[in-house]
Amino acid sequence: MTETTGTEAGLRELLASRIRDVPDYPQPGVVFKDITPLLADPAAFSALTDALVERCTALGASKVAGLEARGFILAAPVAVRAGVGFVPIRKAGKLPGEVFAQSYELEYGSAVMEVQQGAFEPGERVLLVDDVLATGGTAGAALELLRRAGAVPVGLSVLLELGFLGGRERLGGHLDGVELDALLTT
Ligand SMILES: O=P(O)(O)OC[C@H]1O[C@H](OP(=O)(O)OP(=O)(O)O)[C@H](O)[C@@H]1O
Ligand SMILES: Nc1ncnc2[nH]cnc12
Repeated sequence: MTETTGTEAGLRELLASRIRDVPDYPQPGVVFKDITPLLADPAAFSALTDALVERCTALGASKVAGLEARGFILAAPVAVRAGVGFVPIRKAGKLPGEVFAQSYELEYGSAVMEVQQGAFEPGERVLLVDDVLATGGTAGAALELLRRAGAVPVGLSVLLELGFLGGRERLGGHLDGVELDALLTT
């Protein structure tokens, strides 16, 4: 860790400084949290990855699942550094072979996500990683998808929780046995 990220507060300050607010994107009334400045800063991206690897190891997860698309970017390096496998949860129609599918609602629309059948050993402990927890629709659907695929989701780690949207509360029972951890909360 660098001097700036040596403390939890330092890490949070660094990460928060690399997230840009974009008003009225992708539609009026939404303040979009743009993580591209963070991704472009190797020190910040690396510090974020280290923090998520710590969670993965502490939870004893043997797979990291990432949500398309921004979740992929954060989750893949965590899996590599933690020495565990990565499993993509993709938007509909992108994965070959048999899949489990789940529809879900977003802050700005609705969609279907899929995971490949056979991606997990039965009972395998999984850490789910995403960039933003907003309404919780995406994460809730992904947790159910992991369970349907035979995995045991033990952690949900996000970079940023939009607390005012109530996603944590709405996740409710989806979080049974799952430790939800947000590095930043607005
Ligand atoms: O808590 P929720 O209200 O469900 O919203 C959070 C989700 O929304 C964003 O993904 P988006 O579907 O915009 O896709 P992207 O990563 O492909 O940009 C974000 O990356 C989360 O996955
Ligand atoms: N406001 C927001 N900014 C970035 N990603 C999001 N996903 C859902 N809501 C979002």
